[in-house]
Amino acid sequence: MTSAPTGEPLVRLTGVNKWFGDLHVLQDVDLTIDRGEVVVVIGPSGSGKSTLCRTINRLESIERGEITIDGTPLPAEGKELAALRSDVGMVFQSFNLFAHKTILENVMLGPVKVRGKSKAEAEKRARELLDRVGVGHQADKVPAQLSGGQQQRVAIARALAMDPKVMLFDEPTSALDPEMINEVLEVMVGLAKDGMTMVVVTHEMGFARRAANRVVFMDGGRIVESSDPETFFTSPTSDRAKDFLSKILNH
Ligand SMILES: Nc1ncnc2c1ncn2[C@@H]1O[C@H](COP(=O)(O)OP(=O)(O)OP(=O)(O)O)[C@@H](O)[C@H]1O
Repeated sequence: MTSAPTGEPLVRLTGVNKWFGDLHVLQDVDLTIDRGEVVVVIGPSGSGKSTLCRTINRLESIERGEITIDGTPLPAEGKELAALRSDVGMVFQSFNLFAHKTILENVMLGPVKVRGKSKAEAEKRARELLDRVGVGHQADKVPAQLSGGQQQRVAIARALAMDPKVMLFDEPTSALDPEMINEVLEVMVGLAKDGMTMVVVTHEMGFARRAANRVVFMDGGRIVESSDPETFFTSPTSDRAKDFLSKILNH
């Protein structure tokens, strides 16, 4: 278990609805994430987990409902959105690093361009973060020279360099070879222990047990259960969650 959340709401989704054409992919989603809380989102394929994660920084728009971060509603577009978005760090399955820039440049870019930090300040912080995620010695390489696990750790450092209020992880280990999964999860567990507010979409149930304050189970675009990991894994209440767990835990 990680450090205790504060009980102060940081991210709040109220009555969120989203459609892709006729597909009602998020249905009346209400979710409050407290400062310092680690929420792991699990559920069957296509249940809307990624979409939920992506709506939190408006990578996906919503048709109905409201999302606030630190009490401020997420605007639909423009400079205000860019500012709010930089408070939300996002780590994707596919790393999304700039291929022709060095690791160090990848991590410095956002703080210099978006946060207006000096290059010296950004470099100092970038080096600290790269050391923290265990790739400081690779700073002058380009992404293709690193393993997938190392690239994902750089992606985490890059997001942290923006000093986000909350970090979103959308299946951060799904594209990795099995032997690299743990090195990324360890970095995430460390962040959780340090009190970072995190929303993590993952199929890694071990991470959920170790690091989550709360597990949110989605099915068919709805939040079906929301409880602490111990309760969720030992006594899920819905048939859908029981069915899901029996399938994945038998593998
Ligand atoms: N850009 C899009 N356009 C149309 N449909 C989409 C789009 N993105 C997702 N969908 C559909 O919305 C539904 C929910 O997708 P989402 O990726 O959020 O599910 P998920 O729970 O994260 O699934 P998985 O575990 O497979 O990643 C799926 O049926 C998916 O095919």
